[in-house]
Amino acid sequence: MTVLARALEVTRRYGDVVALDRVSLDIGAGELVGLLGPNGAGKSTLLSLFAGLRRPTSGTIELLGGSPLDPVTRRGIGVTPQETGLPESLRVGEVVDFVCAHYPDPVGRKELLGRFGLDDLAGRQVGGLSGGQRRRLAVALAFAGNPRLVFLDEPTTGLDVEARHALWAGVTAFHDSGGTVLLTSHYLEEIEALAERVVVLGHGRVLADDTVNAIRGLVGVRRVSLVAERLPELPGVLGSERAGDRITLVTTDPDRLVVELVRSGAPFSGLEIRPTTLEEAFLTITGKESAHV
Ligand SMILES: Nc1ncnc2c1ncn2[C@@H]1O[C@H](COP(=O)(O)OP(=O)(O)OP(=O)(O)O)[C@@H](O)[C@H]1O
Repeated sequence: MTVLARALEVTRRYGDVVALDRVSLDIGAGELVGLLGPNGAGKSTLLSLFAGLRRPTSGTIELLGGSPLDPVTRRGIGVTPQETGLPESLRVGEVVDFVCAHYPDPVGRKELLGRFGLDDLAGRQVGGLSGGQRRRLAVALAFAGNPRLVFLDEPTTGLDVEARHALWAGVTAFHDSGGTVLLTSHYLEEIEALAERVVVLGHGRVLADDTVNAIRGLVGVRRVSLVAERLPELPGVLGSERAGDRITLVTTDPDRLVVELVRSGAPFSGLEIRPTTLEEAFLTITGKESAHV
């Protein structure tokens, strides 16, 4: 695997605050990686180091085989920070042209706006855009230079569902054509929808780095839900909830639970077994970490 971005034993301090604590991480060509973590975990700091906007206190950052501090190397990446200021008086199409002019092989205005569902806004002044429209434009601009690697810090914060999906479509199309993405998000739904690999950060350290499914599997509980009036005592039930006539049982061994349920002869219907969500896994991983500290 070609590594496009690498952090090696990277520590970053702000005065007494240790934002990143010996983080090592490789982003391979063609990956779409989600960076998850509670507020203050160090996600934005890590992205800013990869993008050459800050330097590590110790350790090394490599970007596209060079240094992120080299402007020529940085031309191969696209970045959308958490907040972006765009010139209010320019029209959307002009902003796109202006950004494209900085790159040797840019995506054309029409294509870029089309990819992110922004075609109708080309003639509008930036100052007149809604917050969500500005955000979509800021994210689209990260792709303007035909980058090999894109860093997106909370790309869809503040967007409604439709705008979020339009943006996901643009990111997915980039990834499908071989592009590499590292994105942070507070929406677990977004990470589940887009990313194949998830890196969980907590207190500046990598707590987990695996596929979405494996991270989910770290929490080995399943939810067995069914419609029944009453249930007998069943083995391995960690907890239960009732909503109307539907009962949800939380268990580590759903197979045994269902076998025992059928054996008991208790009438039931509408059996559903579902894995834990990424959200449940995430809370467990980061919860364990806070318990240590
Ligand atoms: N410029 C700064 N000066 C001082 N401390 C900072 C600075 N930037 C970040 N920090 C601190 O570093 C730690 C990591 O912050 P960072 O913004 O990287 O976290 P994050 O995971 O991106 O958080 P969020 O999800 O809230 O955006 C936090 O404790 C934060 O307060």
